[in-house]
Amino acid sequence: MKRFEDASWRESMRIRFDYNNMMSDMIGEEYGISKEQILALQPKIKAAIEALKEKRKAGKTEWRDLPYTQADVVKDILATAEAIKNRFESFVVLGIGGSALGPIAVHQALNHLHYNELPREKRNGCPRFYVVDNIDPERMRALFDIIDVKSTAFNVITKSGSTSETMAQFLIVRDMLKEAVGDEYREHIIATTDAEKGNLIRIAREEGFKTFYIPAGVGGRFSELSPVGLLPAAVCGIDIEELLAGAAYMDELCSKDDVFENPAYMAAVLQYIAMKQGKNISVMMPYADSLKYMADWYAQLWAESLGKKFDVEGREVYVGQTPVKALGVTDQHSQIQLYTEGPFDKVITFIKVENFRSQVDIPKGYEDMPAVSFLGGHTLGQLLHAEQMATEYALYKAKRMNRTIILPEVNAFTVGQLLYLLEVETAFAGELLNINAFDQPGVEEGKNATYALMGRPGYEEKKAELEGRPKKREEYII
Ligand SMILES: O=P(O)(O)OC[C@H]1O[C@](O)(CO)[C@@H](O)[C@@H]1O
Repeated sequence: MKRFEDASWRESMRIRFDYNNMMSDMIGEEYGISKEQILALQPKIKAAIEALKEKRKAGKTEWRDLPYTQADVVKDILATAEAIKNRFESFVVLGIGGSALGPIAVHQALNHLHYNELPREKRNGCPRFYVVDNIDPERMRALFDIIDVKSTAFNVITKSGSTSETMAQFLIVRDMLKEAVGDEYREHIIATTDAEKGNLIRIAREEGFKTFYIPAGVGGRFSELSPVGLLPAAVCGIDIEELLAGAAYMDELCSKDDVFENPAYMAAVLQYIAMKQGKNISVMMPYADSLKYMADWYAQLWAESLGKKFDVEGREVYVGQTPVKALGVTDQHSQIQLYTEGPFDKVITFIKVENFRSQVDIPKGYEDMPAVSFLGGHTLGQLLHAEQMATEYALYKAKRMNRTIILPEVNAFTVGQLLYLLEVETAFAGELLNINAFDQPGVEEGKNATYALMGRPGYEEKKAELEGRPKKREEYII
């Protein structure tokens, strides 16, 4: 029996959402949100709940059902991961955006913070793990300096099957592999992509790569709980069944229609009201190095989903909230000054971990110097908690909206909950804002311009358009 099958263990691992410091009875009428404001939104909330239910029923939000629909996929992933473990020294993800940020965040959360530096037996026999989420040539070359392609498996991940960055990475790797291992290169490449659309699936089928599919109703940034995230996680020894069980548990917690009992809905409603009050920035500040890259993953989720323009009776309206990544306590010493005394334009979301997996005692010393010796006898975890509480207090005192997501500890179950919570919050915020949270039209212009500049057939007109833009003036370059 797995531990997540035990109801009392699950309950003990429940993530909680503390929104005290968003509320006017805590930070003051002028600065916070009142219960009455939330109640006044009930018709809108009800409509948003119905809209999300409809979408789920119509299969448009398949990401919501990933915890339940992948029994066979999980089996396949576990078998594939085992084969990779037995054969390869390194495992490299090629991808960008939603095809990279989730695998990075989950790996950082659930594996040793210096995973790649550990000897293999301390990695439970798992391969070293890299994610190439950029196309910087120096970074690519640096990777090839430390891996041996002959003993490396590459997981090409692209939902659209056509992203230039990922396909360029793929072409480079395929060429190197062919050179190094000849026809066997096929056995080194696993493609994770849409089952029908895009170029990668065609290539994968023609060349006989092992493939995993991203369901149609799962967009890139909502895909971490699909094979996009599950295969890399399983290869690195993460319990993906527990991850999915955590997501299913959060789905249950987010199934209530009463916003006061539904953490994802409440989180979205508060952000919605905050946005209406000019809080255009959403800072995510985990107080745990293991969750540092959750803020990166969340940044894409929140920005691409909610940053939209639309038309209201011929007038353009712009919505969204700029996500900012921060890390406690590190950024207390770089950003907190701005958050406590700068403009009232932010909501700060702390992520607090109650129990750390490691404890480090601070030894006693310099008893004759009380300003130093007070630290001795505590643990680093206690210091971290005190600093989180102190920062929360400082923000509260400065009447700045802040909220805290509390994880009893960081494990696959709580990380599954966290991912799912933030996904539902984002989707619900999209409904409240009346926008499509699942597209990203604003990314297309840049993508098309890249195609044109790189000479992709069919983009000749775009190229002419680009060439027709005003020439840059030397006088403005100094
Ligand atoms: O998985 P794909 O299709 O390669 O897309 C990568 C990323 O590019 C975007 O389409 C645009 O940035 C993201 O939404 C997506 O996660």
